[in-house]
This record gives sequence, structure tokens and C-alpha cells, in this order.
Amino acid sequence: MIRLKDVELEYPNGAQAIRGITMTIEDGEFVFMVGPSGSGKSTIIKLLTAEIEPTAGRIMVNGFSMNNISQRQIPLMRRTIGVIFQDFRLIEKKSVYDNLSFAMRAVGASPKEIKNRIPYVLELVGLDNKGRRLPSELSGGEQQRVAIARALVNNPATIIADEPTGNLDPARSLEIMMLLERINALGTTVVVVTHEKDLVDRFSKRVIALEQGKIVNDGHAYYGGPQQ
Ligand SMILES: Nc1ncnc2c1ncn2[C@@H]1O[C@H](COP(=O)(O)OP(=O)(O)OP(=O)(O)O)[C@@H](O)[C@H]1O
Repeated sequence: MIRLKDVELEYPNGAQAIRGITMTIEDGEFVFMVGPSGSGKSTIIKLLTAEIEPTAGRIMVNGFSMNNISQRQIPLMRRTIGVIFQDFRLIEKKSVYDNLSFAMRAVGASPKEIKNRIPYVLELVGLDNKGRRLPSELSGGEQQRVAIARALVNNPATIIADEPTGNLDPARSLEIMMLLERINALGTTVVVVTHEKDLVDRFSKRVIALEQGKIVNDGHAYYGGPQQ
């Protein structure tokens, strides 16, 4: 579960990025987070991954309190979250399989766990026959699937996707969103940050809308449309 209570974040230069946000995302939810440029979406992701600490308020992520989290606990907390970025961030010199095994070895998985888990995850994202390819030998949509597979290999409770379709055409974007929906149906909490109103409109999900560091709408309404 993710819980923010009266969270504020002021950057060192005085920018008030988050101005009093309270929200709860329950285990198993699929949530879109939307808002104009500068509304605080990336800042919330940084808060949830303990890249920055809130100036005020309390944050809980999957059982970890982010307010007094120790340096030793941060990697354990991060294992509960898989993050996906717009620009994929794959290791270009490693094959698809090696990108995934690298992520598993980094958290101490055994060779047997790696051998069992990677084929399952590659099949889940529809890349079971592409494990030996380099990222550069894949399409953009396929590369994003590898990034999703990498976020999933360590079986996190939560996936956070930061503009996951920003570099993809509409058809590929829809496929990626449907894949995230499927992953959610298998039990993983999914939080998708996006600018893409059309995509949000296609899925009937909870939408948290931010503006100037505040939540201005939270519900199953169309982004920018009437409340339902
Ligand atoms: N490192 C930083 N130092 C100072 N101010 C920052 C920093 N990062 C972001 N900000 C400011 O905080 C506010 C929120 O920025 P944030 O990056 O969270 O917005 P965003 O909704 O993710 O925008 P975008 O959609 O453009 O990525 C903005 O006013 C921004 O200028």
C-alpha cells in the first residue's frame, strides 16, 4: 500500500513542488496519475522511491515509512517497487536475457531462481523468443516490454511507470497499457504517470489529477472531463 499524508516538498531552490497531498493507493489498484507539466508527477515518483525526502508530512510505501527510513532499508524498500521509464534505460551491451538476469543478481537471486523466473516473465510480456537479442535489435515497443519485464523480475508489489508510452506510436502505446493492465490483474499494483489523455480515456481506471502540486481530482472520471 502507498499512503501519503499531508505531504509537502520544497526543492532547495525554494520551488514548492508538492503542496499538501494526501492519498492512498491500495494493494492491487491500477491508478493513472495525470497533470500538466510541472504539476509534481515526477516529484511524487522521486518521493515514492526515496530519491528525495518530504519537507513535511508522512509517506508509507509497502510497509516502509519513508520519513525515518535508514540507508540500509532503502534497497529493501526499492525491491518492492519496479520502475519503468519513458526512455527504457536498458543496458545496451547486454542481451534481453542478461538485462533481466543482471537485475535479479543485483538483489541476490540464485542461478536457479534466475533460470526459472526469466522465461516466465519474458512470456508474460510476449518476448519469449527474443531473449538473445540486444536492445538495439528490438522495436521501441519491444524495448519497453523488456523494461517492463525487468521491472517485474524481482516480483515487486508495485510497478510505477513514468510516461511509459511517451516514445511509442498509438498502437504500441495501447499494447503497453494493456500489458500493464494484465500485470495488474495478476496482482501487482500499477501506477502510471502519463500525459496521454486519449489512453487514460480508453481505460476505466482511477485517475489522480495534479495541478501545481495539489490533487485537483481523484476518481473514476475522465481526465479533464466531467465528474462521474
Ligand atoms: N530538482 C529540482 N529543483 C528545483 N525545482 C524542481 C526540481 N525538479 C522539479 N522542480 C520543480 O518542481 C515542480 C514540479 O516538477 P515535476 O518535475 O514534479 O513536474 P511534472 O509534473 O513531473 O512535470 P513534467 O510533466 O514536465 O515531467 C516544477 O515547478 C519544477 O520546476
